[in-house]
Amino acid sequence: MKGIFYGSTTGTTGSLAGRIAEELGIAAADVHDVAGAAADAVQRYDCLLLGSSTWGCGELQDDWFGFLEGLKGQDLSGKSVALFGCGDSSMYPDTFCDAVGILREELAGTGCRFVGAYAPQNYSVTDSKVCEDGKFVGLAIDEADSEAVSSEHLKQWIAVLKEEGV
Ligand SMILES: Cc1cc2nc3c(=O)[nH]c(=O)nc-3n(C[C@H](O)[C@H](O)[C@H](O)COP(=O)(O)O)c2cc1C
Repeated sequence: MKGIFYGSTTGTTGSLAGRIAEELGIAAADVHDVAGAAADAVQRYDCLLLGSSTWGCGELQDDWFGFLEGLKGQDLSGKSVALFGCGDSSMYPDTFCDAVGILREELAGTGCRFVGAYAPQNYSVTDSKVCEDGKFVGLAIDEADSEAVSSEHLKQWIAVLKEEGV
């Protein structure tokens, strides 16, 4: 069973969470805003899709700070974790979607299995924390992109998840 947990200040990552839920057939009841969720709610799921936009200069979205502390205390062994987020590569090229990479780093000790790393086309970003070994560690949607381009990225990422058994 899959659950989505996201943090979003102006609604962009919230909308993306809804689109991901649609693509993967996840019910609205399994899409959680971390602002109002308890960390142990993740134990209902064997696959977690975690989303954060990036704020400040390469920081997690505000609501993630408290939720992440709780999440790090959970045993996530045996669970698959896919990461996603929204950012702005034209204004913040060096910290583009850093929050996605921060979640990856912070959850490394929880025993989970990360899925959904992919090599997006048409991105010149290389320095951000979302980049690792020539790939993005999760879906990174650029608010400067057109709807068509972001839909293409979403489709590519969903295909990778499906190949990985999500
Ligand atoms: C003050 C400010 C700081 C930001 N910092 C970053 C950043 O470091 N990296 C990035 O990729 N985007 C950054 N952004 C862009 C937001 O991540 C982007 O607007 C995102 O779509 C917001 O998503 P949300 O509505 O789900 O919170 C910043 C935006 C603002 C207004």
